[in-house]
Amino acid sequence: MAVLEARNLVVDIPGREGGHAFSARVLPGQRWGVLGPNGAGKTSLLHTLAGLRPARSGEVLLDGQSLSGLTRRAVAQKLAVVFQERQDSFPATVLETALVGRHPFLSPWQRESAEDLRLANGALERLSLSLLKDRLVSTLSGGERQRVSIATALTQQPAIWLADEPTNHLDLHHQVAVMALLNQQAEQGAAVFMCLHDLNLAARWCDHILLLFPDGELCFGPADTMLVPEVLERLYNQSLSVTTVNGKPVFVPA
Ligand SMILES: Nc1ncnc2c1ncn2[C@@H]1O[C@H](COP(=O)(O)OP(=O)(O)OP(=O)(O)O)[C@@H](O)[C@H]1O
Repeated sequence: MAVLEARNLVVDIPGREGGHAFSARVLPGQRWGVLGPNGAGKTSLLHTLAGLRPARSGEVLLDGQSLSGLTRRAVAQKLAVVFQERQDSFPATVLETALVGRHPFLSPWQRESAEDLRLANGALERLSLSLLKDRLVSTLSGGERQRVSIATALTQQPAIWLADEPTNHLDLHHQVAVMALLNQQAEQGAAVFMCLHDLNLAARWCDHILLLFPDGELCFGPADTMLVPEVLERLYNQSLSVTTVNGKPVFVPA
């Protein structure tokens, strides 16, 4: 288990003056959803929390230690990032790609162990990718590639998941399967922080919501206090109709 903390964090968005500070702790078992329109800064926030881009001010702490003082390897032993789109720089099979999730735990010349292989194969199985494990990732469909990204993160066994639109490219069945997987990870003590565009997935699967407005304004709290139609209409500049299914709000563009 691990705790990720943003302390007076101002994300550096090029061309945007000033910035609103974000201070919060993402705790084991929590499932955060970040919502906001295109360009609001969701990916930039996620990458700043991962230590992949410098903050304008403030800091990010992983288990109480500033990310800036930790090696990437130490960070990756606790925290996995699922990127929105990933360009693969060299040809690799699905299994080889999933095994990259074990690299933070291996020394530079150390080969993957039988246990590493077991974890990678288990992750591929969990994402229904076993039949594709010898295929080059470059030959996969968009949704299959997305599942490989998630399988790679799962192979990493992170205490903290930072996922940028994890359901990107996925059909309905796989969207639910991935959200159920992240939910299960949280139940087992991981902290999950994800950017989403689907309000209904957020309403069903997140317990904390962070709303990011185009000017950088932000607010966050328990999901039921954030998923308020009037606020979401202002967030997206879009009228919404709301109904309730199985006790959860369902939002439809009006
Ligand atoms: N390296 C960069 N150079 C210039 N502008 C950038 C850079 N990175 C991000 N931006 C700008 O910062 C803003 C926030 O981008 P970001 O990708 O974080 O938004 P987002 O909320 O994730 O959007 P989307 O919903 O479209 O994925 C955008 O206007 C983007 O064009």
